[in-house]
Amino acid sequence: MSGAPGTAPAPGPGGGAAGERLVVVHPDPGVLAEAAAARLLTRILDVQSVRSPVHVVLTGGTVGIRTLARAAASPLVAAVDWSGVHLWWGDERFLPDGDPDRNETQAREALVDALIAGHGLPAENVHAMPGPSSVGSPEEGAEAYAAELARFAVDRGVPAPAASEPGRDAGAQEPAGPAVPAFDVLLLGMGPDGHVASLFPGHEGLGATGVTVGVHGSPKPPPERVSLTFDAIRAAREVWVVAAGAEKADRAAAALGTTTDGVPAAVTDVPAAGAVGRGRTLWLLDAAAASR
Ligand SMILES: O=C(O)[C@H](O)[C@@H](O)[C@H](O)[C@H](O)COP(=O)(O)O
Repeated sequence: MSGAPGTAPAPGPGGGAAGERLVVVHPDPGVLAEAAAARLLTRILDVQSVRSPVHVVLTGGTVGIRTLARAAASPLVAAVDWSGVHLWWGDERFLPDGDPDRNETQAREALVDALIAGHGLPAENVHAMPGPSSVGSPEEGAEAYAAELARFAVDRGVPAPAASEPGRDAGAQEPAGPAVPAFDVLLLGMGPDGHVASLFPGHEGLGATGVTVGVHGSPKPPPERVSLTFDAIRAAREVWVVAAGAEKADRAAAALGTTTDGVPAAVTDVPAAGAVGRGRTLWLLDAAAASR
């Protein structure tokens, strides 16, 4: 898997087709973060040439935060019209506002505060997941975040026929897509166990319905978290998984590979296998994470 980028059809939800999957390998974590930052800023610029606003989902974790720090140092940061960008999170550790272990706090320090102070990012475009400073439980946090996401949901799939249409029961509901914005880029780190966001292998959050879930008993501290669900993640136009280090190699290979029967890895075992974008899924790895 190391060397030149490779493409493969991405396994879609339930085995159906999704956008292409591209694997890019960089020599080390520093280059990976630098390149992911350049890619992120370029993607925002590209999207801004065709539509506005742009919705970006940030991730916690070492590589994710390092990527944001590299973005802050890039000259391209000044080229983006940040007034037309909304920032979201894929997951959050259920800790008080300002706690240094919150993904939000780390992202603000690495990039977001500088964008607000010096590059015109409106503070109200930063959609942090609620914690114990404002809600009583991860479930309440998840519910509040789902409501915030719904305010910006524009792509609900096929519009429902009028209630007066022949053969249609008045008041009947048409199935709609997940009530989330059409995320232009959704960044995810991956844990050594294959988790993405706060969706852990074998954990109950994996099967959650709706767009957000309150998580208890997370194997990665802290135990309480709020996370997007797979339905919300898979609504993204592009999903980018960023991972570095030899300890990620086994799960990266499992998520990207198939069994001897050609069946994609089970999401319950390797949640990262279920992180698929509608248009494209990009795996950005360093050589160590790609070594298997
Ligand atoms: O809150 C978190 O911890 C995350 O958002 C989590 O999903 C993280 O991205 C991965 O665990 C990878 O983290 P590392 O890059 O530090 O291994």
